[in-house]
Amino acid sequence: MCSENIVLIGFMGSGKSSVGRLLSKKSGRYFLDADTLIESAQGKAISSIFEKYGEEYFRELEKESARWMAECVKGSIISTGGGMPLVVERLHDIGKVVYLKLPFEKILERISPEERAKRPLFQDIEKAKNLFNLREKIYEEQAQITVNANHPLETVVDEILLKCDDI
Ligand SMILES: Nc1ncnc2c1ncn2[C@@H]1O[C@H](COP(=O)(O)OP(=O)(O)O)[C@@H](O)[C@H]1O
Ligand SMILES: O=C(O)C1=C[C@@H](OP(=O)(O)O)[C@@H](O)[C@H](O)C1
Repeated sequence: MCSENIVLIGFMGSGKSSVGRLLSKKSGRYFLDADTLIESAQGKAISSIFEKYGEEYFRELEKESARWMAECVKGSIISTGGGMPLVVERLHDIGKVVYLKLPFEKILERISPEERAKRPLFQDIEKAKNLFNLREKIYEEQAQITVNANHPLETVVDEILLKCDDI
């Protein structure tokens, strides 16, 4: 089996965790969610980390998790937080970078109030839309493969499997 990781990037709600789980099942690789790694290491939910220590502190934890993954994780599916491509310059050091591209309007349809409550940077929709506009270019720059995430989960996963012919 190829040892390169698959690194899923994209805005909050684009489907990174859902796609990662199904891709893991279909490819027989393990799945790591960077947000969950941070939450378990800190013993706190992301929203509590933001509330208690602030965003800058969270970004440092993200950078640290990225360094660890680049050094220690092989052959896995990794889902990143939506802001990781901004603070980790070379995500390619971790693995093949796959961008889940979805228009903001579709993201809004997918994100329920409960999903929004878990995401400190999605409390205000106008601010989230501005973040989305600022970040799209960065996702494009970091991506080696872009997939249209505006399809059923199975289709998105099959497109990744097709485009990453080494998994
Ligand atoms: N392809 C899809 N079609 C429809 N709903 C989806 C799809 N992918 C994810 N979702 C739903 O969208 C929401 C956000 O997905 P999630 O995987 O948590 O996104 P992310 O990890 O990028 O923040 C969840 O409710 C999930 O069930
Ligand atoms: O876009 C962001 O800056 C963030 C996205 C979140 O992850 P998801 O993309 O999985 O929602 C999480 O890392 C944190 O709330 C910050």
